[in-house]
Amino acid sequence: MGFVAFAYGLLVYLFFLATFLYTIGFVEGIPGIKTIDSGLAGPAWSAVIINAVLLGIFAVQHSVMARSGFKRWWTRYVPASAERSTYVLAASLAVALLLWQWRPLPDVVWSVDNLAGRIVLLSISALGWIVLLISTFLINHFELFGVQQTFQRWQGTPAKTQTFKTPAFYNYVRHPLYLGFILAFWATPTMTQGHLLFAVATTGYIFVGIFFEERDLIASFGEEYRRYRNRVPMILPFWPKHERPRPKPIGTLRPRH
Ligand SMILES: C[S@@+](CC[C@H](N)C(=O)[O-])C[C@H]1O[C@@H](n2cnc3c(N)ncnc32)[C@H](O)[C@@H]1O
Repeated sequence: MGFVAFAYGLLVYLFFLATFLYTIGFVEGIPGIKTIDSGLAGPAWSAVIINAVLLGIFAVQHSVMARSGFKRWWTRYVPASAERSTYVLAASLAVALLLWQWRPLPDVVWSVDNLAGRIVLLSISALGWIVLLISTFLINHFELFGVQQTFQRWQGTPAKTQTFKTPAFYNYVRHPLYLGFILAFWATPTMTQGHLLFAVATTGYIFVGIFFEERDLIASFGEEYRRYRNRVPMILPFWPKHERPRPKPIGTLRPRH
C-alpha cells in the first residue's frame, strides 16, 4: 500500500508539472499551443460568463479544500498521507479545465510596441515565474505538492508537521510565491480584455487566499506568525508593514492622599 501511495503522489506531481508548464505557455502566449488569446472569438458576454465560471471553479476548489476544517473531515475518507496529493490533483484538474475551455476576448486594452518596453515587460513576467518556483523550494517544494508525504508513508517514517520558515524572499515579503504570480500575470506587452479578466480575477483571489492562509498560519504558529506579520510586508517589498495599534501604556498609579 505504501508503494501505491507513493506512485499516486508521483503521478499527481507529474500531472501538476504538466499543467503548470502549460499554464506558463498559456499566459505568455507561446505559439503553437492554446493560449489566453488564441481561438475564435464568440460573443463577449458568453466568453465572460464561461471564463468567470472556470475561474470560480478553481477558486472554490482551492478555498474549500485548503481549509483545516475540511481537511479534518475528508481525512476520515482519504488517507492522511495522500491528502495533499489529492488536493493537488483536484487543483490541477481545475486548471486543466480552465486551460482547455478558456474563451478569448481579443480586444486590446494596452499594447507596448517599443522593443525595449516589450523586453522589459516579458523579463518581469519571466522573473515572476522564477520567483514563484524558487519560493516553492524555499518552503518545501515536494511537501507543497504532496510527494514527500506519500514517500514518508512508503518508508514508514512518521509524517513531519508543517514548520514555519522565513528564508530569503520571505524576509522581504510574506507571500513571494503569490507576488510571482502577480508579476507573471500582469507584466505583458499586449494586454487583451481576456488577459485582463484573468489577471484581475486571479489577483483578487490571491488576496482572499492570503486572508484565509494567514488566519490558518496564526492558528498554527500563533505569536510567532503575528510578530512576522508586524515585521514583514505582505506582498510588496518596502511597503508599510501590517502594524497593529499598540495599546496605550497604562499610567502609573499614584497613591491617593
Ligand atoms: C501555495 S503556498 C504559498 C506560500 C506563501 N503564501 C507565498 O506566497 O509564498 C501555501 C502554503 O504555504 C504555507 N506557508 C505560507 N507561508 C509559510 C511560511 N512562512 N512558512 C511555512 N509555510 C508557509 C501555507 O500554510 C500553505 O500551506
